[in-house]
Amino acid sequence: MRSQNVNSLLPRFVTAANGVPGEHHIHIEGALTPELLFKLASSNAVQLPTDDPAFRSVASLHQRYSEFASLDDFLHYYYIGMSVLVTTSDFEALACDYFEHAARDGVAHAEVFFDPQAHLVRGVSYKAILAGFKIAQAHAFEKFGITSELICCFLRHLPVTDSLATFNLSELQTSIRCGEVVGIGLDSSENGFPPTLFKDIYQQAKALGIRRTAHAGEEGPPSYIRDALDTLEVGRIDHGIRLANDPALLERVAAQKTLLTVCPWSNVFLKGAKSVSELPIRLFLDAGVQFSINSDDPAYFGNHYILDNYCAVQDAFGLSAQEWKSICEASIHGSWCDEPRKQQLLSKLEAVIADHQH
Ligand code: HPA
Ligand SMILES: [Zn+2]
Repeated sequence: MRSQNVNSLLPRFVTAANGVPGEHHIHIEGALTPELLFKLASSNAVQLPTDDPAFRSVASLHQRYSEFASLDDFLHYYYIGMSVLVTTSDFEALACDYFEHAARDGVAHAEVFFDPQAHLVRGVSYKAILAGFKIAQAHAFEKFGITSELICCFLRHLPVTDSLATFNLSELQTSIRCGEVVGIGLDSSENGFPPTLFKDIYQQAKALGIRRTAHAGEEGPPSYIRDALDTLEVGRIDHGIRLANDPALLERVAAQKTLLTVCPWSNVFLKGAKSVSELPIRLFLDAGVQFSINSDDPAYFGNHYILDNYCAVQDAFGLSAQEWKSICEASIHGSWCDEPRKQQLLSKLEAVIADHQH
């Protein structure tokens, strides 16, 4: 299965079945389409804001989503949107919808963020959330061969004590111990909420031996990227586009091969860049910075799932097949799947490239 609108300028190995090796930056709550949002609001009798004309219809909500002024403007709608998610089957439907899109785009492996605090506060249990995701993950594997992992994110605009209490929930700790959750992340409003605030949780996560990433340098300064690396000891940086403003840090990130999970359409929709061509993709490639290309919150950003983000990069930068190969390789090396799966993804990439050279 493949999107109708594949950019013929992308190398054929990327557009082959399962040619997109990995998505590392997708908030599952950001895959909630206006269509599913209204359906679940109705079935769960959730009252949407009556004083905001955006919620009059699917069409008006789509329209409002095309006019975000900033990350915080988007987050306002993101948190209202997810208020319709209540039951296990809601979380299952949400994740299945994402995996269907991922399959259509040829994704082989997906690492999916979720925001438990935003659900726990409404009385939804951690168990209900995870049960829905697990059903969808099994379905994605059986139907499409997509492997997936879950990454639990903490909301930086809330008091750190709230994140700590959530991290220490026994159900969450159990999901980490049994490998259902492979890592932690940090998201929500960035400016004014430096990574250093979350040092304790990240130290505890390190002690448990799980993976760590954090949003940094999306709207915030390069110093947040440095803090995430030094204080939180993250293995990846989500977004990280502001790295372009700090040449010394850029050199360091390139040298230590930290993966940035770049989200081109997200940056344009949230006014971090006027167009994809303004993003530091060329700089990153030339400096040897490892990055993957991702969708972030596709249902909020013009329905641009991962392949649309690949296409936008190709339209803006006209990369060579060799450059795409290096992006695919970086994406696999930076994945948090187990070693055998990594080798499988690398062999698949080699095989598909060989196939398309004949
Ligand atoms: O791009 C993002 N940045 C920060 N928080 C988020 N939560 C969902 N998407 C994002
Ligand atoms: Zn994000």
